[in-house]
This record gives sequence, structure tokens and C-alpha cells, in this order.
Amino acid sequence: CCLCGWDLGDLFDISPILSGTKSLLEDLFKPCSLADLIDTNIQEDEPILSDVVADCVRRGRELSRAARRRGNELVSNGISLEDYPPGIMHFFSGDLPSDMKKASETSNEILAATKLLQMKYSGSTPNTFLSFLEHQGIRLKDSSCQPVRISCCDSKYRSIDGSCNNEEHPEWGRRGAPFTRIATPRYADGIYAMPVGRSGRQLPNPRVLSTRLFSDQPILSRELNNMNMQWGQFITHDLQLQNMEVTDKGGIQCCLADGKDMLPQEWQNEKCIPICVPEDDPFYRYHGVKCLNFVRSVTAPKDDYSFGYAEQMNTVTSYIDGSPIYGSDKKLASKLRTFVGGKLKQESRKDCIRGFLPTASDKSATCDLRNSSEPCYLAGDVRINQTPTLAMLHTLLLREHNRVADVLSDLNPLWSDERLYQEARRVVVAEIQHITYQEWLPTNFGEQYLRSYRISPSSLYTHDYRGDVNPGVINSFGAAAFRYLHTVVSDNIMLCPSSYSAAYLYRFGAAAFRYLHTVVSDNIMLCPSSYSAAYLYRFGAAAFRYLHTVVSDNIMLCPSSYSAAILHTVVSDYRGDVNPGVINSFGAAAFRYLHTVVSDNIMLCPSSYSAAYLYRFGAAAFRYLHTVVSDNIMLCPSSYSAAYLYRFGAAAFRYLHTVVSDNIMLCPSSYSAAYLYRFGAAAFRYLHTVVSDNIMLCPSSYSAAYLYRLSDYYFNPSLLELTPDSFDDVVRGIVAQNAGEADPFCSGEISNLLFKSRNKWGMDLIAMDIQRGRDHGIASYNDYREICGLQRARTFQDLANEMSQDVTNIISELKKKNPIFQRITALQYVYECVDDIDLFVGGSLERAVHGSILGHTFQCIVAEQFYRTRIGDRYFYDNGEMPHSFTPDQLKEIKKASMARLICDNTDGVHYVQRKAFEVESAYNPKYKCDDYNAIPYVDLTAWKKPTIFD
Ligand code: HEM
Ligand SMILES: [Ca+2]
Repeated sequence: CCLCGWDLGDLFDISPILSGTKSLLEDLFKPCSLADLIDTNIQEDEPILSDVVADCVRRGRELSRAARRRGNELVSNGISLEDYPPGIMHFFSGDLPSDMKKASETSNEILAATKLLQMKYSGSTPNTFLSFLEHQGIRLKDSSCQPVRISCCDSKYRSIDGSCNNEEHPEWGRRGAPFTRIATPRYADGIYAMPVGRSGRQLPNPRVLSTRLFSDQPILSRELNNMNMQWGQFITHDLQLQNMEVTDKGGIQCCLADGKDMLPQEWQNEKCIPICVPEDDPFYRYHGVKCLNFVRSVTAPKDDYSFGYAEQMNTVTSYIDGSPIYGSDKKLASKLRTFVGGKLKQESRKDCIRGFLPTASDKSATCDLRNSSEPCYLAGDVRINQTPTLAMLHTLLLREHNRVADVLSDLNPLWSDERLYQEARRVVVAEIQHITYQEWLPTNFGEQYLRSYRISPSSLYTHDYRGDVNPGVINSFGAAAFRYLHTVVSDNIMLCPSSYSAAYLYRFGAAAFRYLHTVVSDNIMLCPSSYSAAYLYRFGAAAFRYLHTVVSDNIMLCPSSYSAAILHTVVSDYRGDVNPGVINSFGAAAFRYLHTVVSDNIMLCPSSYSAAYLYRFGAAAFRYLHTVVSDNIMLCPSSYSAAYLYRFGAAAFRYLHTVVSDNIMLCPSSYSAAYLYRFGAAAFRYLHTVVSDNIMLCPSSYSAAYLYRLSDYYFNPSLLELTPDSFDDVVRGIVAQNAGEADPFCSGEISNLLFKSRNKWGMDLIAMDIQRGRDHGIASYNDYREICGLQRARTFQDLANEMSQDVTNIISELKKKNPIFQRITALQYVYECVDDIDLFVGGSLERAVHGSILGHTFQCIVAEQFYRTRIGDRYFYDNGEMPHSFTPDQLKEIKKASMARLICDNTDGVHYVQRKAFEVESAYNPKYKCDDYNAIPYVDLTAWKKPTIFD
């Protein structure tokens, strides 16, 4: 690893603040040793005496308090995150309120005491010790720490902090609850130590796993858009938040400030688990970075304060209850309210009709702004400002709350502020649950699978609430399975002005065939490799006309000594001296080329053409692309003025240069002659760039879409307020933009540049996901295979069913070139033993099951979670026959809610949206006008009108 034997003397040179405190250092910064505290060992058959337990508790507390003091001192002495922006921003996810801080301290004390007891109880394996503990039921009994007791009063409305949802177990699902588990953790010592491999050696380096197995080659999803990604992240934030340990003085620093190395062990906080970066790292080596800051998650005591392994704390409510909008604790919830008309605080902006989120009280503590006039928002969740699109979705839901509160207040003018707030909240939470279960889950995981998990949408009421199901978030869901969707995050945020028509950004791969769509409004020139004639096709309005046009409009003839193309307009220039007889080679050779087109694809272009569909697009698609690749690509929007290519990486400009200097077909707007330059040696170089990046095609009706790099906007939501139209532009952009495919490729924006701020490098979210899984002691991929009904793999080859080396899909070409696709081989290369494979890694490499974006194992965990989230929520929106249930009329209305309607009702200038707003626009999913209430139904709230105030 990268820790290279520092001695304290070296560090004094680096950190002048510390050099003055040398004498203090040697003592203070020496981590407390557990072994020092052990005086006697207990034999296995000896009963554990209560005074032994009491002694462990006392010493455990001392140990844990000493560690805390030491952590504070380290920060006070200059080992802080001040010069380390990516690390600081990771801590923007929040300081803990005092009650949760207290619980976390208690948890640390119990863990230390458990560890001490384990050490006294010599000779046991971690597993036997755990079952022994369970048997003995040892718990912390202390006057200062009473096990959680919550008193509840029955209410029609869910509590803010999630308590009292379950009548038998009012603490279930509340903020601050421990995560739940479906597999025994794999802590190395059974309690809290970071896991190791079967052999006892370290597990593979998370950064190496990230670069080897999750490379930066985002491939676009064919159907799913970025709103789909964004809703997923929002639901994540509703379900869970795991905070990192902090000191009383601020975040914890584990690396030298510039990331050039790790801090030596004696200067590291006990909670440090930094990620080492190897010398030959494909990205960080250019920045001399060898260490990424990373800190363990806060743990929670079990509800009865029993001894045992570490369980992490969920610091928000586990229910889907709109907690990111309303807050998970009463203090924040109040801060967000106006206490007038049931509304939440919002701010108005010049030239905007609808409101924006309120401003954060301390902008610099939660945002990374270029100047203090940029916006930084406050909401019910601390992660609100993480990306502009997350803040956009928060804003839509804030507006929805206030819109609903206004309508309810008009219907029931006598209702109090409290009643309006609670009723509007109840409606909005129901809409969120409905959109999640009715729209989002089926879109992503397939209706059939949801049915088998009994979480598919029902026609009206459901009656399957189960008080014995703990709705708490399953640790492996949040620390592994659901994080797989980090791979769908795009490089760019796309803003589409209202005049926007369609700009197509193509990556060669899944979306490549859509290239043909734009061709319909322009031209395509096909040059077979035995190039003797080039065909320039003008597309008409429909498939067959397409072929007719070929005959009746233009044929471009390019002699082999091609220097300029001659365009014959067949129809207009009648010439009596030209023999119209069919040229033999035309019929016998050239024109037959079109047979390939006919037999592979049929392209249907509706008269109101916005997107064309190629049927039977399988292997043929790629073949088609081969012709493109091996010949020419002709880009010729007729009124081409400017294309904006952002986030192209270095290649972007190269691309533009190449277009300008190497190969371009110039088509004047009164298109009469096309000049096509054949590519020389440069052609292939040019095409390489295309293959690995994007092509943006601008049809003639094109009005520019603007792409902004995600890494320029972490914790900076200013993109929503650049102009009065920006918010709507972001909404139009997010539904128009294809998301990344859920696959083991991910954007460098998150795997190299996460939270980069003004630096040249950032963090690696994928490496963090892997390290977080280990921090939480998530059981191995192999354990989860068994839990999810697959056979435990004994050898790497046993993985072949789920991770076939040869998935036949559009990326097959890439696969040949790219060893990443040799998934099992790659796993075998990095992991010593098949049992060592991390859940996040193994699950991510599985082939998606039919109808879902997830492989078998992740699908099993995710479906289990959404089952529990619904079945274990007494207030779930369509639960029938409960005192708080909606009336049938109300529920019928709630069930009309949709993502599309949410957009229509809460934006100033978005007047069209596709009905399935988690999927890109297409002929199957065309845009409708927002006031077309048949197409995009409206939730009519008159069913909430009450005859009297007492009702
Ligand atoms: C631009 C988009 C996103 C960014 C920048 C982002 C970033 C992050 C970060 C920094 C963490 C904390 C990592 C750690 O300390 O362990 C995290 C956690 C997580 N992310 Fe994302 N994420 C994004 C999108 C998503 C999406 C689309 C999903 C799923 C649909 C998702 C699911 C999760 C989950 C389940 C966690 C664990 C949450 C917790 O318990 O705190 N994320 N993400
Ligand atoms: Ca929640």
C-alpha cells in the first residue's frame, strides 16, 4: 500500500502547526491499544460474571472517550480537511444532531466493550463468540443510557421522525435507527474490524477494482432518461442516509492534505479507512494522488443496547415519507414551514412565476459556490445541493406541496395551517409512493418481477400491511445493491431551451442507431467499402417514401477518382437528349445495395416526425455502423450555425478540429451541391475519437442544448438560476437526455472527479461504494448468491451463468477489444478467492435479468427492500380499512399522479412532456401537451372538500 514508513520528524517538516507540539504528540497521537487493557483471559467454559461485563463496559467507555478526545486534538492541531476540498464536500452530508451523536457515542462504547469481552473470552472464533453473545443476551445497563422507549399517540398523519408507524415497535423505521441485515456481516473479527480475504490477507484495493472493472466508458441507455436516475437518487435519500464519523471540531482527515500520501497510522483517527491509490493509476498518477480520504460510517446501538457486531445508523426515516422535503426531525421540519396556509417556505425570483427552495443559513458550510450570490438551498435533507438536478427535483416537490396546500385551502377555507400542512404532506407523500411503485419500479425492474415480489401496483386498495415486518433499510441495499445505479449517472447535465428541438448526442453503443433518426431530416451518404457510387438519400416523411425518394430525388455519383460529387436532381431538369434507360450497373449492382437496408430495418416516420424507429435492430445495427465506421460520416444540418459540445473531454475539441480540418461536407442552405471530402489517413484517427466519445448531430430545426459537466456543479445548484428560464431548461433537458446504461461502466465525472471543486481531481465514488460495503461488513457476493437462491460458487467458473462472458448485445464489438468484458477472468485476476468477491462488485458484473436493469442478486435485494418499505409502512398510501386511509374517491385521484403531471404542474414554461417521463421521447412515448388531461391525467383534489370543519 502507499504508506511509506513516515517517521514523525518528516511530518514536522510538512505540518509546521504540529512541530510546536512535539512532546505532546508522541503521547497523544499514539492510538490506545486494546491489548493494554486486557489483564485476564476467561476460559471458554467459564460463565461470564456480571462484574466482568461491568468492567468491559467501563473500560470500553474509557477507550471510546479517549479515542474521541484524540480525534478532536488531531483536528485542533492541524490535521483537518481545510485544504482538501473533495474531502470536505464529502462531509457536507452533515453533522449529527445531538441526540444521534449521543447514540453514536453509546454505540462506540458498546463496540469497544464487546471487543474487550471477546479478547477476554480467548480461543473463540468470531462466529462462536457472536452466538455466545446472543445466547447470554449481554447488554449495556447504565443509568445514563436507557434503551429507546418511545411513547406514541395515534394519529391520522405519520410522524416526522418515523417513530410510531409500527404500533408494536414504535422505534422501527425512525430516524437514527440501525440498518437491518439479511446476512451475517463479514467483519474480520466478527464485530467491527474491516473484512479481510479468506486467506487472512487484505481484500483487493477498491481503487484498483474501480479502474479495472468499472472503466470510464459510459454507454447510453436506449430508453431511460436522466429523470429516471434522478428519481432513484431522490428515493435513496428518502430511504436512507449514512453519515460519516466526525470529530467535535470537524471532519476527519486521513490523507496528507494534497492526497500525496496517507497520514501515518499514529496520526490517523481510528475511524480512518482511506483508499490507497496505486502508482500506476490511469488517472491519479497524473496528479500525484496516492490517497483518497475515507471515514467509517456512524454506528447505532441496537434498540436494547445489547452487545454484538456493529450496525450502521440510518440518520433519516426509513419510510418513503417525503423526508427529503419535510425533514426527518421536528426542528428542521418547523424551520421549513411558513405556518401560514399549510405551506413550506419558498423564495420568489424575478421573472419566475413559481418559487424556489429557501436559502441555506450557512452557504459555505453546505455549498461550493464561486461567489456568495449564487444560490445554495435548504431542504429536509442535507444532500440537497449535491447536484443541480437533485435540487431541481426537490424544487418540483416543494412546489407541488405548496400547490396542493393552496388548492386544499381554497376547497376548505376554514382548515387551520396545521391541517393544511398535514393534508398536503399526506397527498404529496402518497404521490411520491405512487410514482415510485406504479411508474419507477416497473420501468426499472420489470412488472413481472414486481408481481412475484408482491409489490406491483394494485387497482385500488391493498390490504397487506404487516406489523411484523421491519421496514428498516437493509444494509446491503444501501451499501451495495442500490448503489449500482451510480453507473447510470451521466457526464453532463443538459439544458434545453424551450425552442429546443432535438440534439442527439451519440455514443457508439446502445444509442448509436438513433443516429439514423436525425438522418431523416437531413441526408445520409452511404459509401460501401467497394466504393464506386455514393448514395445520397433524402428522407421523406415515411419509410417507404424514404426509398422512393432515393429514386426520385437525388442520386449522387462519385467516380472512383472522386474529387467532387455531382448531384443530379432527377425530377426538375428534363433533358430530351438523355436516355432514361436503366444503367445496367445501377440495377445489377449499385442499387441492390439497398437490399441490405430493406432486409434489416424498416424505419417508420410518423408525419409529425420527432423520432424514428428501427425495427429488427439487432446485430444488423452494428453492421450498419460498421459501414459508417469504415467509410464516411456526413454531418450536414442545412442551417447549421453552431453546435455546442461540452464535456467532450480532450476529444471534444479535437473532434471539432477534425471536422473542420479533415472531413466535412459543406451543404449550403440552398442545397444544390455537396462537397464531400474523402478521408485520408486522418479518417481512421478521426473515427477512433468518435468511437470513444460522442457525436452531436444538430438537425435543421435544431436550437442549441447546452451541456454542463457534472463535476463543475457538485454542491453548486446555480445552474437552476442562470436565467429565469434555466430551471425549466434543466427539466426539459433531464427528460430529453438518455441516462447511462446500468452496466459496469461509469462516468469519470464520478469515478475520478467526484466533488472536485476547483481541483484537477476528485474522489472515486465507485471505490467509495466498495470501501463502504467493507466498512459496513457487508457479507460477500457468494453469501448473497446463496441467500438469493443461486448456487454458491466454488470456483470462479461457477459464476458463468450469471456473468456470461459473451452477452449478445450492442456492445459486443467493444467487448472484443476490451478485457473488462472478460468479466470472470478479470475477477479471477484481482480476487484471490471466489469467496472474497465484494457484493457490490459481483452484483454489478451480473447480467441483467429479463425486463430489469439489475442482475439476479441485486434484483433480489432491491425487491426485498421495496417489499419491506411498502408492507411494513402502516401509512402506505393505498392501505385500505385503516383509520387514516384515503377514501376511495381520493385514492382514485392519487392513482392518477405521474412524473409527467408533476412536471406539468410545477414548471413555468414546460408545456410538453412525454407521458412516460422516466423514458426518452419516442414514437411509443411521444410528447403531449400538458393541458391534454386525457394523455396526462390530473389529480383532482375536489375529493378533499369537506362539508364541515369537523370533518
Ligand atoms: C449525480 C448523481 C449521484 C451522486 C453524485 C451520488 C453520490 C453519492 C455519494 C457521495 C454517496 C456517499 C458515499 C459514501 O460515503 O459511502 C452516495 C451514496 C449513495 N448513493 Fe449516490 N449519488 C448519485 C446518484 C445516485 C443514484 C441515481 C442512486 C440510486 C438510484 C444512488 C444511490 C446511492 C445509495 C443507496 C447511497 C447510500 C446512501 C446512504 O446511506 O447514505 N446514488 N451517493
Ligand atoms: Ca424517509
